[in-house]
Amino acid sequence: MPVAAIGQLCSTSSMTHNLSQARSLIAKAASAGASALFLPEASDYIAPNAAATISLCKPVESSEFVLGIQKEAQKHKLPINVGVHEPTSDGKKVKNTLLWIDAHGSIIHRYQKLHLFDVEIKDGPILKESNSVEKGTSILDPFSTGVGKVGLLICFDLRFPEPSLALRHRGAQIITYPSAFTVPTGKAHWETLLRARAIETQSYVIAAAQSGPHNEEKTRRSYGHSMIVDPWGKVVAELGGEEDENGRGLDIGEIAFAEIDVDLVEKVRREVPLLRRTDVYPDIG
Ligand SMILES: O=C(O)CNC(=O)[C@H](CS)NC(=O)CCC(=O)C(=O)O
Repeated sequence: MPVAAIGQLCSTSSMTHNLSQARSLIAKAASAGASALFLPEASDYIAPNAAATISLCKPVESSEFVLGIQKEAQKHKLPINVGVHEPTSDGKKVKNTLLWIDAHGSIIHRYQKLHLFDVEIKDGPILKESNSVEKGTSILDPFSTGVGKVGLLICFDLRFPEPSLALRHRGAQIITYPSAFTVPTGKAHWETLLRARAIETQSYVIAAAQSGPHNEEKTRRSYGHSMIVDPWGKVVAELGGEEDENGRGLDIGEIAFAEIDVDLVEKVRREVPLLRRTDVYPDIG
């Protein structure tokens, strides 16, 4: 059975640093025999504010980070799913993009995050992703990989069941949610949402996550807890999260694995058919 790997990291505003973290995760996944490695949202960098997010952004063709990942994918013959930023055509904002890089190191699929995280939580995070990010306008048809048919979504997209159901309807067996969840929302919702998406789409959910503080001032920190959930809703791979006694994110630089059993996907779908009553609720059909 093919094995999927998830890698946990803590991106800063240094692409060089982030590439070196990613390279070590790639080497670990390759030597463990994984058929694909899934890395978090915004693996290329996490900047302290919107202006820095925009100014750090490079087209993939000249991004030190993306070029470096492509080279490693080719070297290890390992397909890699990785979240990065790309400039918009007018250069005023960025796209929150998820790349599928194949075993030759070529970018063969790209998805642009649909839903942007604009929140103001009392005594919690205030984040306005739309200040720097342009929202996507479409989902990609699921595509075949060595681990199964993959449908791409990103982070905050997790809160919306509709695109995952659409991907399932179009044949996905695996749905990805590379993320940089905040700590309070992660504590409250992360595992529940991932398991819900897996159960209701009867698919594997693969969610690699950022972990720990992204800058020295600790103005941005992520929840961690990268996870793979099977189509029955069972957590089959998991890394730790939040911070250790030295204020470092947990399990940074670690990978976790799960076998991806597409027969289990078919079995769960056969045993518990989810026949939608779209005659009754066509607006969600
Ligand atoms: O800023 C970047 O460069 C990378 N992007 C992110 O970290 C994004 C937008 S701020 N984070 C989320 O969507 C968290 C969602 C979340 O935490 C929730 O839904 O509860």
